[in-house]
Amino acid sequence: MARNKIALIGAGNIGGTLAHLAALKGLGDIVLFDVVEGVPQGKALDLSQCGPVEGFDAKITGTNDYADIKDADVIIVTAGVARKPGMSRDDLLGINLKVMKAVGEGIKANAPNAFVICITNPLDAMVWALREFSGLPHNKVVGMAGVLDSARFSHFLAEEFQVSVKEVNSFVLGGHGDTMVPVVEYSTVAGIPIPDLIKMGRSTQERIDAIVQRTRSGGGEIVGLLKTGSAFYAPATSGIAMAEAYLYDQKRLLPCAAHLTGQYGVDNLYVGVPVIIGKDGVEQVVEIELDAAAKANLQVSVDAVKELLVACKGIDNSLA
Ligand SMILES: NC(=O)c1ccc[n+]([C@@H]2O[C@H](COP(=O)([O-])OP(=O)(O)OC[C@H]3O[C@@H](n4cnc5c(N)ncnc54)[C@H](O)[C@@H]3O)[C@@H](O)[C@H]2O)c1
Ligand SMILES: O=C(O)C[C@H](O)C(=O)O
Repeated sequence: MARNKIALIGAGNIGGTLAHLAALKGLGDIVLFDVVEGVPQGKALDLSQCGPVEGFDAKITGTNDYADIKDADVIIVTAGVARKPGMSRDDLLGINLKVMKAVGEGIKANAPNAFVICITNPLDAMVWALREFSGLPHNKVVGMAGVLDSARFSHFLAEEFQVSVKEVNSFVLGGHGDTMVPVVEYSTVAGIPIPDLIKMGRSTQERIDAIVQRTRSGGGEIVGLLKTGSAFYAPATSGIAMAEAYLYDQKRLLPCAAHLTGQYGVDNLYVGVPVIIGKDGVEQVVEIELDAAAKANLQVSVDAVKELLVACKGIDNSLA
C-alpha cells in the first residue's frame, strides 16, 4: 500500500514542528512547501537526517512549487505571518487573507481530494476564506484552534487540581480569539464536572474564573514571552492529532473550527464546535446543550467571527 502523503504549507515554526512530529509518528511521506527559497529544502534535509537516529524512513522533501503537493492526502496550512507583542490575531487578517488565496488556489489545482487543516490566524476567518478559495467540500476543510485551547485549559486545570493531565477533559468552543468559550460545565477531572469539584471544596469559583481567563489569553501570554512570534509546539501537536483522526478513521470528538449550517443557530460560518473526525473528514457536528451564560458567550464569539468575514469580503470582493 502506498504511503500517505502529508503536505505542509508554510515551513516556519509550526510547519517544521509538524514535519518532525509527522515523521516521528510515521504518518507518511512529507512535503514542506514555503515561498521562501531554501527554507523548506533546508528543513527537509535536516529532518531527513533525524531518520537514521530515530529509525524512520519517511521521504521528506522541501519545495517552492505547488506541483509537488500533488495528490496529498492531508494538507496542514500554517503559511502567513504570526503576531508579535502588542498585536491581536485580527491584525494579521489583511496579509494572511492574500496568503490564503494563493494557498487555496494551489490546493484546488493540485490536491482537491485532500483533508485540509488550517492553522493560520485569525483562524476562523482564514479557514472560511481558504475553503472559499480552494472550493473543496466543507467537510474536508477544518480549522485547528479548539484542540489547542482545550489543551491549555486542561493543562491549567491539571495544575489546579494537582492531577495528571490524563485525568482532565475540557472543551473550549467559539472563535479562536479573546472571546473563546471555555465550557466549565463540560470540563471534568476523572469524569467529575468542575462545578462539582468546586462544591466539594477542591477549588473555588474565583480560581476557576482566573483559569478560564488565562486560557482565553493563553496565546497572548506565550507571544509576550517569546517576543518574536507565537506558540508552535502545542499548535503542531494539536494539528497532528486532527490529521491522525482523519488518516486512521478514529472518529475522535474534537473541538474544531467547522462549517456550520444552522447548528448552534449559526449559518455559513466557521466557528469552534465539537465535531467527529474520521475518514470522511468532519463527519458530524455535535450539538451540546449549553446553559444560558455559555450560549450568550458563544454568541459574542460568533459575532466577532462575523465581523472578520465582513472585513475579508471588503478586502477581496471575490468572497462577497
Ligand atoms: N490556530 C491556532 O491555534 C494557531 C496557533 C499558533 C499559531 N497560529 C498561526 O499560524 C501561523 C503560522 O505560525 P508560525 O509560528 O509557524 O509562523 P512562522 O512565521 O514561523 O511561519 C510561517 C511561514 O509561512 C511562510 N509563508 C508566508 N507566506 C506564504 C505563502 N504565501 N505561501 C507559503 N508559505 C508562506 C513564511 O515564509 C514562514 O516560513 C500564524 O498565522 C500564527 O498566528 C495559529
Ligand atoms: O496567539 C497567537 O497569536 C497564536 C495562536 O493563536 C495561539 O493561540 O497560540
